[in-house]
Amino acid sequence: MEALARLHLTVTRAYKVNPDINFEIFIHKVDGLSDDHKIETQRDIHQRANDDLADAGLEKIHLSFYLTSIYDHSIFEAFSKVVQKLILQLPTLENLLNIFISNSGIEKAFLFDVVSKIYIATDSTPVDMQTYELCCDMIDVVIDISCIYGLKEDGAGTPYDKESTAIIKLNNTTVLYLKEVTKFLALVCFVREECFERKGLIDYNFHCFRKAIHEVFEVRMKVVRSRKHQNQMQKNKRATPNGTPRAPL
Ligand SMILES: Nc1nc2c(ncn2[C@@H]2O[C@H](COP(=O)(O)OP(=O)(O)OP(=O)(O)O)[C@@H](O)[C@H]2O)c(=O)[nH]1
Repeated sequence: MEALARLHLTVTRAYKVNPDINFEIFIHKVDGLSDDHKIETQRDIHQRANDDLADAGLEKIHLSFYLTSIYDHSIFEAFSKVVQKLILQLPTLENLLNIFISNSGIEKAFLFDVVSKIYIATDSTPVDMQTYELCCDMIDVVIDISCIYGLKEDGAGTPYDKESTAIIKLNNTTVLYLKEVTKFLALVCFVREECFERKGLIDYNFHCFRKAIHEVFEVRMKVVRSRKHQNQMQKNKRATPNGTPRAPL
């Protein structure tokens, strides 16, 4: 009850400061509960939190809930969903992943931030936790092997670069395929063994996909640069002819 009261106080105060704020609530340590109990607990907390907001006349506030535990990857999955809400290009990325997998005979594909292991986008088929965990494990293996055997003797180089790629065949006729997309992003796919025989097609489609992803982020960088340029122009306008600002900027 104390936690609910604190949540209510935090939400109402934050809403007063910024009515556009997103509320993402993590319910931790759920590993002690059975699956049914987890859902029931989440529903109960959600209901009570919403009732408290309704009593305060703030029913328009939307709360999102996530169940987490340190004993699995739920916290990373939850953070992935939170981060995805902040990515304006998400529909474009999803669309590109859908086109890529449907033309390459791929079961599932994730676009990962390699350092945090948060997936910033996936195709529109449902995500299951085991698949996500396997992808995280694969990234760990690739980076660990690269750190141990991939760097130069003096430690120069990076464990993840343009050449980074890995294929892991599982004992259930599935192949995990990892490829570098950008300095920070990797594509991890699940492919059936028989479809992986057409690796040439997958690689060609990946080449087109990678190019498209670069274009998406290039447009964003252009927008950021032009905003910076506009801000600079405005600052310059406020300066005197010899360039000394009239007032502290
Ligand atoms: N079963 C379980 N135990 C956890 C989990 N996360 C943390 N713990 C354990 O809970 C104990 C206290 O950790 P936390 O609650 O994270 O620590 P804290 O943030 O300082 O605690 P408070 O601020 O008092 O809530 C430690 O022994 C952790 O190992 C979890 O997801 N599941």
